[in-house]
Amino acid sequence: MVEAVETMDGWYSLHDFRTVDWTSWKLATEEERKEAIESLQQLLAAWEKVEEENNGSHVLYNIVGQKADLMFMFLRPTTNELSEIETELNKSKMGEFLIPAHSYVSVVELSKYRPYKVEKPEELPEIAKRLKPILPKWEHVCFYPMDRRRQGEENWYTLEKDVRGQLLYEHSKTGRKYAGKVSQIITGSIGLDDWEWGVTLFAHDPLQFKKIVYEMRFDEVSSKYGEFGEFFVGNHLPNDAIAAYLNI
Ligand code: VOV
Repeated sequence: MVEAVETMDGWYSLHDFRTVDWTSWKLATEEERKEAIESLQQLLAAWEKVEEENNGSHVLYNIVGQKADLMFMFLRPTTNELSEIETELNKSKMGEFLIPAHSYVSVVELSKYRPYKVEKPEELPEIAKRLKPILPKWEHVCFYPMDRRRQGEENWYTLEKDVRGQLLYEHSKTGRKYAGKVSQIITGSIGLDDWEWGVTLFAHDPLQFKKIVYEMRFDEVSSKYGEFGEFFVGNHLPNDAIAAYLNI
């Protein structure tokens, strides 16, 4: 019988995409705009405290193209905390100028395809750190959801576990060539959102997204068994650049 692989699951993840309501923003008074920027800075300061205490992590990117203007990615131990963050942002003064564009709910995931010598590998410090990661603040981000195909002969879910493990091992060899250039967080979303996995990549040079995704298209695990959703690409928006970004 084909066996599911056991997964190790870490922090829950929310990718929260917003579009700035530029018309309302331009019509607002300078006072209102100042208040809105301050409200966002206050939220960011509170989220930073959470990150410093290792209770979660977040990043903010400016999306290129018209799919959205901003992408927040939040990691928290519970979905309740993610929902609270979302509501907090909506209730803030800045929230009055942010239109929800898209969102994605998932959980940081590592699988146990390779055998571990210990019974609870999730408790090993190096694994725990990957399940509850502090998100890199690299210059660029790329997010997209994906599925494993289940169509005719190309059905990931009818492959034996060791075959899937071998294909993912081949995949990891391609991935490792990009060490230092691309950092990945894989989040599982079966039962949580519309696709099966979320892929969040960080890079110093956005061209590396094209290079890795293209090269991986030739790995069997992607060429035969990968289905992909919408891509979002963004540039890092550090706190001290927010006011300039919103300045009109
Ligand atoms: C940036 C480099 C990189 C590296 C080193 C890497 C390594 C690894 C390893 C070792 C493993 C398996 C064990 C685990 O950790 O779960 C995975 C797993 C996974 N990957 Fe990966 N991946 C990378 C990068 C990387 C990319 C760019 C993509 C998108 C694929 C593409 O075609 O667009 C991806 C996808 C995935 C997925 C969806 C899974 C889960 C699949 C499942 O069926 O369970 N991944 N990945």
